[in-house]
Order: sequence, then structure tokens, then C-alpha cells
Amino acid sequence: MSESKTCVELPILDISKPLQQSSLSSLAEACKTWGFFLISNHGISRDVYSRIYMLSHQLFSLSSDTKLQLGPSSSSKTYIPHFIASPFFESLRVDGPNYFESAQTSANILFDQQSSEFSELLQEYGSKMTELSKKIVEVLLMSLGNGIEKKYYESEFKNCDGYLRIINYSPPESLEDEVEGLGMHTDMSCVTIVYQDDIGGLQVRSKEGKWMDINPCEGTLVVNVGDMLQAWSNEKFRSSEHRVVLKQPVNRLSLAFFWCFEDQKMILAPDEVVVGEGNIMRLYEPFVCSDYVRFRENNERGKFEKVGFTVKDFAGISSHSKCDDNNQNMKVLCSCSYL
Ligand SMILES: O=C(O)CCC(=O)C(=O)O
Ligand SMILES: [Fe+2]
Repeated sequence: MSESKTCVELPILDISKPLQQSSLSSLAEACKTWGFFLISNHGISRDVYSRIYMLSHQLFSLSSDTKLQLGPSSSSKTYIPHFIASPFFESLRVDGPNYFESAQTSANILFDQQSSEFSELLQEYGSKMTELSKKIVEVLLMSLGNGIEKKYYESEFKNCDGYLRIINYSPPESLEDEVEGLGMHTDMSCVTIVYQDDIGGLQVRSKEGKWMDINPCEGTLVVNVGDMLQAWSNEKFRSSEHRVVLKQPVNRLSLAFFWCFEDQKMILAPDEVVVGEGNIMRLYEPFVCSDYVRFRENNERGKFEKVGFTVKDFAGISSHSKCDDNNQNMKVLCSCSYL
């Protein structure tokens, strides 16, 4: 019996070049099927990555007591320690638009010696990710056709903002089988841009429920669609479940940049987007962005190990009764936020 493929082939979009019609079609197809694609010529040098890598390594090597000054119970909640997302996962969050200030606040607490190298690097990285996210959203809207980007890019996406999560995965030393570093989830963002080091382990779940590897590919970044864009695009783009598995007993570092609508944004797919090719039914009720974020944060089943409820349960038109039930549940369930 032939072994079925476990690695997904995603299109690579050269983000530095003007777009060809053929790249738009393969992009639209990939976003519908996988909700994932790769970008190349993104303008971030290997040197920037190796410096972020080195400084992040130093940061995560600090004692737990030192790191815990940044959360999860501190007011800033920028640090997520082990055993929240998984036993092998810890992360530091850096908020935009002032990445320098956000990173420096953490660095001042963590390090005795004051230096701004880390914060400057993250400011540079955050700004580059912002530029890239804008380009990516514009290209995605172009792939919908009918001049959607001209009509809606500026008016709908101009107040988006980003934040960065630096993630350190440390698997157990004796690793007999693979372990989940980060359980199945969808992102809440419009788009997420992920840099993964060369260890690998990122996987996307196919529509049939099969886990497929997204192998590291030199010089590229992984882009995935999040729930906000899935709802705004009336599912022309898919926000896929994904996870990270650790197969080798070595540390893995990733940088995930989430580009999101502003809190008060009302998310509603424009009629032209709803009516485009394929389904013509409106699939989501309008909803306010922060209400969905709160719904996820307050939901027991929205925790890491399971995807639990997503935007479909929250605002999906065919799941009204479920949504009402969930809103009831929200009042009694404990607050446990991450994704
Ligand atoms: O670490 C990775 O490669 C992906 C992380 C991720 O999916 C997330 O933080 O939402
Ligand atoms: Fe994710």
C-alpha cells in the first residue's frame, strides 16, 4: 500500500513583485483549501532572525521566577509560562503599534543591565510585519476579484493593528514519541505571519481531518488566515485548525505576528463578497471584534488542547441556538485566555 503524503505543498507568493493573475488564482485556491500559504522576498534578513533568536534564547533561559514577573498573574500578562498552552510551551507577547516600548517594558523587568538592543530589533521586526500584513491583506482582497480591494481595503482594514508572540518550545529530553507543543486551534486574527526555525513541527488540519506538515522552507514565512478574515470573507478564505508537534528533543523557536481588526470593529462581509463565486448565503451575523475575543477568552473549551468554540459558533448563521447556549455558558466558565 502506498503511504499517503503528510506534507502539504503551499504556493509561495513573491511579495516583492507585482502580481500575476496566475499567482492570484493559486493564492485564492490555497486560502480556500488550506488557509495557509508562504511568502518569499519578505525583506527580513537572516541576520535579524539570528539576533532575535539569540536574545530570545537569553530571555527564555532566565529563571522562572524572573519570567513570572511578567505574567500570567501580573497586570501586563505578557509572559505565558509552561503548562498553560502546553507543558512545553512558553511565550512573550510584544504589542504594537509601539513595539519598542512594549518590548522595553518587559526587558526592564527581566534584565539587570539596561540595553535597548532587544527593543530596537523588535520595533524593526514589528514595523516590517505591519507593512507585510497590509500588503498581504490587500493581495488577498485582490484575489477575490471585482475590484474588492479598491473598494474595501482602505475603509475596512485601515485601523488593523498587530502583536507579536515569541514562542519557545522545550520538549522533554527523552522524547520517545512526538508531543504536542501547541494544541489544535484557530487564530482569531485577520492574518498571522509565522517565522519558524528549521526544526519544523507546524501542522495544518485538512478538511478531512488529516494533520499535514508545513515544513520549514528557507527564506520564506508562513501566512495563515484567521477567524476574523474567515468571517469577513464569508468563508472565501478558511481559518484552519493548526498545531505544533515536537518530534525531536531540541528547542524550537517561532515568531507569530497577529494582524487583527481593532476592538470596536463591526465585522460584516460586504454584499459583493458574499455574492462572489460559490456560496451566496451570508454565513455570519455581524459581530463586534472584541466581543468575539472575549468569547474565546472566557470559554473553557477555547483552551489550548481543543479548538472548542470558534467564530462559527459565535456568529455563524446556521448555529444560532448553539451560540445562545454558548453565551449562557460564558457567564459561568472560568477565564482562561491565550489564543
Ligand atoms: O509556533 C508556531 O509555529 C505556530 C504558533 C501558532 O500557531 C500560534 O501562536 O497561534
Ligand atoms: Fe496559531
